[in-house]
Amino acid sequence: MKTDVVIIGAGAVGCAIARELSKYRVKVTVVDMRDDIGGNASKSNSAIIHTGYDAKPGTLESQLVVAANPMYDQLTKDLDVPFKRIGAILPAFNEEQFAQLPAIKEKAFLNRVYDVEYLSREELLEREPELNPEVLGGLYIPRESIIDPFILVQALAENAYENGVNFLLNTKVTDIRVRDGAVREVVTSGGVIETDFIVNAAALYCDEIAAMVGKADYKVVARRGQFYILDKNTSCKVNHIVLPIPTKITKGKLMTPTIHGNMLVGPTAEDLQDKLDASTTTEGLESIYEDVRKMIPRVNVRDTVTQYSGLRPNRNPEGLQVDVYNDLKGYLNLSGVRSTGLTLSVAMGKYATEKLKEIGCELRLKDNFKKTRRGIPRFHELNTEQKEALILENPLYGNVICRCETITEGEILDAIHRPLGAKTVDAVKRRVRAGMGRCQGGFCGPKVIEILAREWKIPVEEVNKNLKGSNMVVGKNK
Ligand SMILES: O=P(O)(O)OC[C@H](O)CO
Repeated sequence: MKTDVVIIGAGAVGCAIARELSKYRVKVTVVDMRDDIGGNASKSNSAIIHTGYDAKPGTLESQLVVAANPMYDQLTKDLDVPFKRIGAILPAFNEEQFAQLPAIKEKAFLNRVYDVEYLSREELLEREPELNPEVLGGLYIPRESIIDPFILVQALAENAYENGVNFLLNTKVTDIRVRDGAVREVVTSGGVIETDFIVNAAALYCDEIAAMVGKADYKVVARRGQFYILDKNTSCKVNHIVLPIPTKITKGKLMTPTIHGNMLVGPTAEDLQDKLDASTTTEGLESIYEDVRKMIPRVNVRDTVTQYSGLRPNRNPEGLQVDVYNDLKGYLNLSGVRSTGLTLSVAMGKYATEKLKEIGCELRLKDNFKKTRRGIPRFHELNTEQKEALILENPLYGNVICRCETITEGEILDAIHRPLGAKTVDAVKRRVRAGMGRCQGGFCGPKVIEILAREWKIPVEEVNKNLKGSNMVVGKNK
């Protein structure tokens, strides 16, 4: 197979670069070892679109996060991605914390985040009645926002696909062949791809890809972040992203509404050697509760519907870098894309495209780029008239499969059959939220398995939860 550009990694960053390149007359192939787009760090994060208020001023990370944030207003409309600008508050509960607020505001200013404001104790309590009443005052960061991270990645990928990008999932890169100082071939578990350009957007694994071309002068350590998701009906809710005072290492353990109305609490920041250890631990979860209840005393983790953990790729030495090399033609290396990766992905799409042009990739704009994408109708968000019309058009929208989230068979079939459609139970969940509710798939799980088996024409025993070998049905017991 021959292509012009291979992007390694179908996370938010890889998909955003693919979408940007799909505006040009160039053949692009995205390769990922997972079974689904956004199957790793992009699916297990805090689902926040940051402003960059706490970035290190003057860095590429600061530049890209600050540039990306305003792009989301139009982009989420064009691609039908749930997004809300709810703002963040950063309260101080003692004199020591209070004394740090001016420096945080100054840092935000240096990052060109000019709209951070001071809020008095009264203003904070009015905005967030659940705040610890010992609060002394704090900051308001109006453009911190929440998003559906799964749909963002799907939307970028689907739109790239519609504009001609080729996706190879379940495909592991095993080697890169270099000849005469230029990249020539990507060797994968699915065959060899001839290419002129390679973008390494492999996140947690970008150091391993870089080692294949002899450019691994850094290491990636998995920084685990554990989270609780609380029930939509939990009695203690917040209206903003409630942030602690950030440290040099982390923005800290926060509490925020999700775009779908749950409460999200976390994350921890634990550096691990194992890039696969996305487990949750009693210790980690307890530390979240201990820290967050100092800000929100009534936070009720007994209302947890699920816990999860994500692994952010933490570069050592640290810092986001985009590297090109005089002695290696055609190779663009992205490293240090950490927890701000979801936010900055769309700005990275543009930045990486410019870098590709600089290293000789000829990019001529297409005249038929389609910039919008039709999302899956969210049945439960429609009014009665719209619901009736949809059911009339397709009666499967009248068959509710997931009762907790009111997700219909029509939506599940759309998730399965659209481009880059769902092949596993978790992939259905990430597209339409079947199984995301209070019962966590206890009711709809078997039905989703049956639908997947029926639509993909495979036995139910072959339907996986996520990765190969994670089948949930092993056979009949009678
Ligand atoms: O600990 P940080 O700074 O990587 O931030 C994690 C937060 O969840 C940010 O999305």
